[in-house]
Amino acid sequence: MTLQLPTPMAPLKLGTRGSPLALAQANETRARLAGAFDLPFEAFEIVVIKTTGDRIIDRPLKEIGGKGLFTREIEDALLSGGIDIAIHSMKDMPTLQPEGLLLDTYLPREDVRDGFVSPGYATLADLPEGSKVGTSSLRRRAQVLVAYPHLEVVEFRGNVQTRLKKLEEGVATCTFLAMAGLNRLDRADVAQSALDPSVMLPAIAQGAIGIERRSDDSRAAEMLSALHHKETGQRLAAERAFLAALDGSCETPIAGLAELDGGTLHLRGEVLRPDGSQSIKDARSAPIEDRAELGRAMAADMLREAGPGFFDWRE
Ligand SMILES: NCc1[nH]cc(CCC(=O)O)c1CC(=O)O
Repeated sequence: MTLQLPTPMAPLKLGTRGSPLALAQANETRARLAGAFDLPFEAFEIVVIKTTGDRIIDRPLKEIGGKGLFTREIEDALLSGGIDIAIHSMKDMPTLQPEGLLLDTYLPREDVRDGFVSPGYATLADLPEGSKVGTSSLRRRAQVLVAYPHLEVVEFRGNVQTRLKKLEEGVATCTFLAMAGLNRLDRADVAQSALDPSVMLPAIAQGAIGIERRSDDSRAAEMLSALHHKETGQRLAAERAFLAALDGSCETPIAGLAELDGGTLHLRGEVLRPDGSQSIKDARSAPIEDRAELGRAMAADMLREAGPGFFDWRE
């Protein structure tokens, strides 16, 4: 069977959020697809979809709900045929997809590290007592408080431009932004430094773009298989198995990173209490074939170590 390629008259529709970072990711996907199939850019249409998370910008994310916040409307458009594929930051994706959708295509992973952004200070360790750290990420908040209990964390949302403005206005002394996002926006210059994962273990799947499709769409399956980056998929399989086994909602600070060394996968993980009162870490390795089991087993042991009550907290 020959592949019915999209044309400018009947383009493949790529669904995405409208933030500058989301658009950069969609443009990268379009360029890769056009390159792989020797098609003009016009054979791909980028369709911007507003999500609940984009609409509600004045309240902390944890008040308005879980991880589906930035993805539900996009997945609905995919299921109803309004778009053909959806481009996502994998770190924002729940571990389970709705019936009828598959999320199994990954572009080569960007820098996994968090960037430290501060107009006045070179490192986190330089911040004076009581300095305000701006972040809306529970993981970053907890990691900062574990290492630097003398700092204060304040809620900080918005895109890169908004956050830089808030720093200038003194709402906070520093913030963190994923290096992947900064690189994709060509704004790596705003970070004073990139934090080594041993200092701040990144979010599960940080730096990875995933492409979702309808499970019965054989054309999308065939086109996306030309883009898939196998090593990124293997690393994310371990990380997301770890996350799924921890039952990570966005209310639980979880970090994790898998790295490949030949045929061996090294996985690190961390779970924290949101107030920074406790952190549990683990690290282990296994042959690539056992990637999902590696993630599950590490999660099971860490859950045991955490004990009942570790994840029960309310502010
Ligand atoms: N939760 C927001 C989000 N989702 C993905 C990225 C960055 C890009 C990536 O990690 O792939 C960001 C912003 C940030 O954490 O700075």
